[in-house]
Amino acid sequence: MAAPIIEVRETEAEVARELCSLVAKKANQAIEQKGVFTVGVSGGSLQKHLCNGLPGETTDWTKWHIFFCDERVVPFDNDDSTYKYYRDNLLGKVPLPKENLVPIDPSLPASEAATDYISKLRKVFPGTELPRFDMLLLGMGPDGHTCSLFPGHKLLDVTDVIVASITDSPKPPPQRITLTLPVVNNTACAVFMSCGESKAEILKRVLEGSEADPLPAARVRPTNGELHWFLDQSAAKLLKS
Ligand SMILES: O=C1O[C@H](COP(=O)(O)O)[C@@H](O)[C@H](O)[C@H]1O
Repeated sequence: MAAPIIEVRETEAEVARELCSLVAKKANQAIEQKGVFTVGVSGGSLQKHLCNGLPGETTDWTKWHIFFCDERVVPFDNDDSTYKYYRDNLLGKVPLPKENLVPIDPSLPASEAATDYISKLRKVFPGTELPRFDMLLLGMGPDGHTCSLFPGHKLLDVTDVIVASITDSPKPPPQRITLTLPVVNNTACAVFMSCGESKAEILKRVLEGSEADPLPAARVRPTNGELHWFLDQSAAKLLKS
């Protein structure tokens, strides 16, 4: 398990530029090595930085397969839909084939949407092994949640499925699906972006704490991959170094 690589920049805009440049670098390496790039994206504050910054990078978009690390089970015309954001703000800007941005089926109940998403993932990750994403792009909420894995929630212990559903998310909307921790920790490269003063205290707990019951974001430790944290000065201000 590699130690986290922590990058601190003065402003959120600089953090976003660095992040997008790393994503493009990893994408191009994966495409060169095996012809495809598999990436999971998150919603929340991260989405606008990816959609603004990635179109400026040089890469072969036709080789990208973009999944959602988590998704809210709401219709595609609802502003809570993460798919809606990427569809409206990325698809038209880059030559990514529409079918390579893989949405959930929001017409299904959450548990069925999770099962359906597993079958969509299995088209790109066939077989029964844990999927190994080239990269997972993650956010962290002020409570330390990541994906839709919330502190103290039983979903943190799920190991028998690769995508799970939640119907009591403490952060609305309540119905969601999420990659489970074994999949998150099987990625070749997990990357968090966390900016702003509101994240400073939780970040200290996640990166420097030694809690018996670690917060969800602290449980992201790829077993055979890299872990990056991209922070701005405000978020990093309580860290020791
Ligand atoms: O609800 C969610 O929150 C997290 C964190 O969002 P942020 O706005 O605090 O950065 C996000 O990573 C996740 O995808 C989303 O569903």
